[in-house]
Amino acid sequence: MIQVKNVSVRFEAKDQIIDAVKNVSFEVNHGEIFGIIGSSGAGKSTLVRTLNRLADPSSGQIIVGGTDIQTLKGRQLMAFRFQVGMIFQNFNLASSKTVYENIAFVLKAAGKKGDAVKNRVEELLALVGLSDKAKAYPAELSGGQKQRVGIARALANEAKILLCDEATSALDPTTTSAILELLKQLNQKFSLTIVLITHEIDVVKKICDRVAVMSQGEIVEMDNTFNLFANPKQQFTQNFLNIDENTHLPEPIRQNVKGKLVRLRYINENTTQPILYQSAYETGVAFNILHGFIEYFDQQALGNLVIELIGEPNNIQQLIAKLEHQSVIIEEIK
Ligand SMILES: Nc1ncnc2c1ncn2[C@@H]1O[C@H](COP(=O)(O)OP(=O)(O)OP(=O)(O)O)[C@@H](O)[C@H]1O
Repeated sequence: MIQVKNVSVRFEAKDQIIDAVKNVSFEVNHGEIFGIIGSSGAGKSTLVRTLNRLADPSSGQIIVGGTDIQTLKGRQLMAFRFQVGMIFQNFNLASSKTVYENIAFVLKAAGKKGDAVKNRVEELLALVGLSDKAKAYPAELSGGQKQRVGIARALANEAKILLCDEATSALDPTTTSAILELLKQLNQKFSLTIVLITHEIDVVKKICDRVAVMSQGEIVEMDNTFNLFANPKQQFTQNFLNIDENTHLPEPIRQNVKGKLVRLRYINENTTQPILYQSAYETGVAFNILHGFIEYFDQQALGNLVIELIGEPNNIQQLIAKLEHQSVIIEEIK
């Protein structure tokens, strides 16, 4: 659906050159929810803005639905922009227009008139759960409701792709979940392709199929969401995703640990089997669970445990070997 090939974006301002995006390549499949995550200034917004020609690459190529989008001009470019909707952190609604008018505006811009506009606005409002807010002004809406209007407006002209620029960053956790749920529904119902940029780890965990991690203009790692969290390869990703933060032990507890302290990361079938108990039993090692949880990504499970192992060093080594044999990732905590 989207092919980004060796794209760079350079800003030249006065005596300063900023390479906001550096030689980035990736593909987004039809119907996929693709996340781009990274800290502030990583180049996410700049990159995503090149996908609908809000920004032009300094070099490289972007192909959407088989068309090199740099070649588009005039009417073709306008038609392309209707195909690629975008939503923003600050919603970008016209404050002097009602909800109805905000959505009708983009339909009229695409040449729709009369009942076609009315019917489509009503359809879109029902789709985003705002049928009762047609006459309200943006100032009368909650953040979540404003973003629903943003989504309706972005999809108004039958967009095939939705770009989300920090679309939930201004919302509280409950509203964020509701908006993500809506995006997932739209993705499934219309095979809508979604490219989502965010600095929020929970957002990618909740809805992205695949994720690219961006740092200083470059994609440092890209994988499906489960693999990225289960086994991040790059140090930057490990630090950014803060993988171990959730199983961080308070210092006094840690100091009281007499045995060997290890962190286990295990996936899927291992989360439903008593593999730790079994291996400990077979090797005569006792274990003491100090921290742990299992996270679910769609159908896949990722377990995290911090345990103290108590026993003879040889037996502990045997236990570790047994667990590793069953694909458990084990890391000693010093
Ligand atoms: N129009 C511009 N002119 C000059 N520099 C720019 C411009 N737009 C962005 N930049 C610079 O490019 C770099 C990447 O910015 P960008 O907004 O793409 O990052 P980001 O990852 O989206 O961060 P944030 O989440 O804070 O928006 C930054 O150093 C920024 O200052």
